[in-house]
Amino acid sequence: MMLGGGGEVVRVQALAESGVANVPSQFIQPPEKRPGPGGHSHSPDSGVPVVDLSDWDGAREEVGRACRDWGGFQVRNHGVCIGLLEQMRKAGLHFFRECSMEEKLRYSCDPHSPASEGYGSRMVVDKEAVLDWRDYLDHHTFPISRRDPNRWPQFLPNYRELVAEYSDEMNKLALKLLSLISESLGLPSSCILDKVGEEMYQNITVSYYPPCPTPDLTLGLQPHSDMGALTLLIQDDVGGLQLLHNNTWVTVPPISDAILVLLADQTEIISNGQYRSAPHRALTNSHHPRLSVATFHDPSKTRYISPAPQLLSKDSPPRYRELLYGDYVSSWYTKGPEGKRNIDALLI
Ligand SMILES: O=C(O)CCC(=O)C(=O)O
Ligand SMILES: [Fe+2]
Repeated sequence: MMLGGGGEVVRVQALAESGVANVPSQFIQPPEKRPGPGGHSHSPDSGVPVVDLSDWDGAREEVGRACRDWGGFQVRNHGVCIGLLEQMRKAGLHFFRECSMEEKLRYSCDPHSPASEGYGSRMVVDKEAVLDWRDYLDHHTFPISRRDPNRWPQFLPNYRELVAEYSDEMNKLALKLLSLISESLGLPSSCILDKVGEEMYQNITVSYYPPCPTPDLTLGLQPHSDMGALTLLIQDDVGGLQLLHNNTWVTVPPISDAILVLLADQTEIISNGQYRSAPHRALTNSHHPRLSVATFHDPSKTRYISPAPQLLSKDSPPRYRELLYGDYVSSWYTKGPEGKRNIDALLI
């Protein structure tokens, strides 16, 4: 089956539920990107660092190591109520599983405007593009002036309050983590935030990956690193998110009370490359739908980002050119995340 090009939106869940045995060709990855058989196994000793935040001093060193080696780590005892994580996962699942298509479409994002808020699926912009096996529901949550709860579904009586509370809690945790990451670089705790700007932008994306009949040939989400400063992600117990570590894709083991922290590109730049943003991708599987909730923390588009001056010296010159964050976002949407590291274009 071939889908047409030119602005068509394919709802992956509807496609999956129609019972297709072979997925449309646009979802088939080129051979070098296919996960292949056996790409799905994961064990609790995957090596992805887990940091206990109840011991702040001990955490600093572990965080430094994790940021250098992995660009990401899971945190426990992070101060966010576990019940809130559970409620957010349940609500996300409810939207995709219990709401009719008609209801979901009431909250559709504008397919012609990148990063518009709402219910979306990757658009077929040209016939060559490979599509992700994923639908999503995106919310704009910070600064507060961007919150427009009228665009947040009302399928559960408390959904809007839930999103607002989840957003506030993730914002608080992101601020704490940016301090800890600054300290782990030997910098004053406010250093990264000073660069990113007090007025961080936050978006929450609930991703739904329906079962896929050809998980060896398809990806839920293609390899990319996130473009902003810091991502906080929770997932259900299905598993499928992978981090690239020493050229090997490693599955992040689902831990129900943990939050995964992913360094994004701007933090790599601010650290002058001492820390790396984490390349990641999402697999599909043929049996279980999977849900994740990613909360992105980004600089304002008017912000200039460059390596922290405290990390520069004669022996350690800047490795990245200064950039206007808004320009970086535009180039990300034009070129797409397709496997290459957009950040490499800024290397000196
Ligand atoms: O679903 C996941 O686990 C990953 C989501 C993600 O990487 C993203 O939305 O940028
Ligand atoms: Fe991501």
